[in-house]
Amino acid sequence: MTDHNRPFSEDERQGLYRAIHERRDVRSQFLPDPIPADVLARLLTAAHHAPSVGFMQPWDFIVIDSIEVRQSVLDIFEEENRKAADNYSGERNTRYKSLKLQGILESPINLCITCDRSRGGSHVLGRNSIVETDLFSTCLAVQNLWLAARAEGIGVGWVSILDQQKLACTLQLPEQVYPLAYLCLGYVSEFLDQPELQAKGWRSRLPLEDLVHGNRWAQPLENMQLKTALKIPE
Ligand SMILES: Cc1cc2c(cc1C)N(C[C@H](O)[C@H](O)[C@H](O)COP(=O)(O)O)c1[nH]c(=O)[nH]c(=O)c1N2
Repeated sequence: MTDHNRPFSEDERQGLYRAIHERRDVRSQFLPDPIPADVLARLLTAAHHAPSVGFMQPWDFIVIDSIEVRQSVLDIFEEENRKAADNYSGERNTRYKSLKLQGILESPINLCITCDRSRGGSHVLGRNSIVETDLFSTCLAVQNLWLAARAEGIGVGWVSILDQQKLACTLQLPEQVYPLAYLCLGYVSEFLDQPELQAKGWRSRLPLEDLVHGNRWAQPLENMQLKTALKIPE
C-alpha cells in the first residue's frame, strides 16, 4: 500500500471532523496579528486542491492588504447593507442593524476568490449541461480554505453584502472573472461554539432529521439503520 492510501488514523479522522464542526464564520473576533506568509501559503494551497469541473481550476486569489482597497470595499458594503436592512421591519429591523456582518478593516488580510468563467477554453469536460459548475467548483475552494484556516487557528468571514459590479470594478477584474467570495482572514480572540447568527437569536440550526428524505422530496425515510444512526424517532 502506498503511503497516500493508508487509512486515516482515529486522531486524523477526529481532526477533520473537529475542523468541520468548529469552523465558524468570523466577523467580531478578529485580532490584528499578521498571518505569516507560510501559513497563508498553506491555506491557498488547500484551496487550490479543491475539486473542480473538468479539472478547470477556475479560481484566482486576490490577496488584499491595502487599507485603501479595503476601505472602498467597506463603502460598498455599507451602501448594500443599508438596502438589506430595508427587507426587515420592526423588531427584526432593529435586530438586523445590531448584527456585525463584516470584519473588512479589523482583519489583517482580505482575500477575494474569483471564478474565471472562460478558463479552459470554450468547452470544459463536465460543464456542457450545467454551466454553473465552475461557480460550484470555486465554492469548494472556499470551503477547503475555510476548513484549513480553522485547523490553523485562523478565522474566516465571508462578506456577500456587496454589489458585485462595484467590487469587480474596485478589484479591476477582467470581464469574464466573477468575484465569487470576498473573505476576511485573521487570528481570533475566540471561535464561538455556535454560529454567531444563532447566538444572536437570528436563526437556529435546523434539525437534520427534518432534512433527510427517502427516495423523493418530503417522503419519510424508510431506511431503519440510517434512521437509528441519525436518531430519528419512530
Ligand atoms: C455564501 C455565503 C455568504 C455569506 C455567508 C456564508 C456563505 C456560505 N456568511 C456567513 C454565514 O452567516 C454563516 O456561515 C452562517 O451563519 C453559519 O455560521 P457558521 O459559518 O457555521 O459560523 C456571511 N456572514 C456575514 O456576516 N456577512 C455576510 O455577508 C455573509 N455572507
